[in-house]
Amino acid sequence: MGVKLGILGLGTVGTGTVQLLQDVVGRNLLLQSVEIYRVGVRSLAKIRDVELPADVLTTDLESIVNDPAVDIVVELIGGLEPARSLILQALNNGKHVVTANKAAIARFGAEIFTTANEAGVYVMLEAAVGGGIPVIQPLKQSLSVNRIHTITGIVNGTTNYILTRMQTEGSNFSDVLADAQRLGYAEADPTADVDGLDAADKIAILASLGFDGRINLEDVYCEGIRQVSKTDITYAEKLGFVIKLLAIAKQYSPSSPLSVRVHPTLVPKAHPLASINGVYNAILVEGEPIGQVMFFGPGAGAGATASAVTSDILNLVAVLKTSTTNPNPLLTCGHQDYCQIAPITELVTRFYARFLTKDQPGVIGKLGTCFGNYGVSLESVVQTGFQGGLAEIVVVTHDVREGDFRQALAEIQNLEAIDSIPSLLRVL
Ligand SMILES: NC(=O)C1=CN([C@@H]2O[C@H](COP(=O)(O)OP(=O)(O)OC[C@H]3O[C@@H](n4cnc5c(N)ncnc54)[C@H](OP(=O)(O)O)[C@@H]3O)[C@@H](O)[C@H]2O)C=CC1
Ligand SMILES: N[C@@H](CC=O)C(=O)O
Ligand code: NA
Repeated sequence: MGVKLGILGLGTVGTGTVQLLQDVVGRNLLLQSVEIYRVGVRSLAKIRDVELPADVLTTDLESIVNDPAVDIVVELIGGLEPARSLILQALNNGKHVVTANKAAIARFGAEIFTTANEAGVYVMLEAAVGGGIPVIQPLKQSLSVNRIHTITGIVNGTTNYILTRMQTEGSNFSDVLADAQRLGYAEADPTADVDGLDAADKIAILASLGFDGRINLEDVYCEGIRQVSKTDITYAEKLGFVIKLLAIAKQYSPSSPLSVRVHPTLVPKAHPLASINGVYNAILVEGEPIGQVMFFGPGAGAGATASAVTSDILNLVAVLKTSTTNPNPLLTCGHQDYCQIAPITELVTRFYARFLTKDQPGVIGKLGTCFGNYGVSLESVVQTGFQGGLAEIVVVTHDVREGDFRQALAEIQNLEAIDSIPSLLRVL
């Protein structure tokens, strides 16, 4: 008996998924029993890159999630609504759901997974984090016997692509963003990528799986890459770092709250994440007893993401073909409690800061005194250039509590010799 798919969305990922499913020779044999039964889109007039019988396409997405013949709904429209309502309707109708929608899962995961568990169906989301990289199922299954203490990822392809080209070609931010949009990497509204919100959604999902609890998205500290300048990329390079947008979830000790955050970070060139370039993503998982495992691969794009979507479809086809009354706990998400998240002021990290100061004798000494007042010790202080008659001083600290560092900065900002502090970045 064939398994009937109702696919919602035929954009970058939807098209990639249909292409993969229309070309099954040499792939897992189970895919041969999958039928693309209905596909929901916004516009029937649009020219598509795939051929589908005319009666398969519809603009009535509700008719798909309510159609008793549909076994699996594949949600690839993105955004919050109507995606949330369509997913819930499909689940309430007893259909399994595959989604690539990290924005909806990070915000409505509790409601969506509770509905799925009550209906006895599954929500699969491998494409939602790391695009084509298998990371959701490994965290739920292969790594779940470990005590995870840190997940550090480059999880947004668009920003990694932009930062890489800014670093290697000295390219301009907006030109590179336009290329990322053209290549299908960026979200419909690319501010979600650029401002770190997409990465925040993804680390919330990974942290929930790695640390076995729900994550309140509002507790995730988030900074994007808009303030990363060519000047900082050049300084970072000279100091032995590259700048990456990192998403980090870390538990410093078994009983302490989690630190979950997204921010541009100076990564030492020798670190495994430093060499992840372009649209590639990587997720470094550290736990006990396994040690370090790194997942690497294409984090966005039609084919790569379609691979993840289709792997979820495949899992569900296997479930439908062997259906038992008891749900498989390695496929469900059953968390009930929320993880406790520490405020960013409690973070202990190294910092990079760039100051523009008046060219006066003793400025570095004054900076050092202010830092010393709050227990901030300095790893390096460099004064290399001048900008518009102002001296440029770059400081890298040793590990410091973020709250103490911010207090020192507030005092420094009031120094007569200080013009401005154009950059402040954390260092891995
Ligand atoms: N692009 C990527 O590399 C990746 C994307 N994702 C996620 O996958 C999902 C899809 O992304 P992507 O394919 O890039 O998005 P696109 O914008 O390329 O495609 C969206 C599709 O959904 C349809 N659609 C959107 N809203 C509606 C609506 N209200 N009613 C009917 N149809 C609608 C559009 O119809 P029409 O074609 O008629 O306009 C289009 O076919 C998102 O959740 C995204 O975050 C995840 C990993 C990687
Ligand atoms: N816009 C996202 C797409 C994949 O999730 C990205 O750039 O990573
Ligand atoms: Na993935």
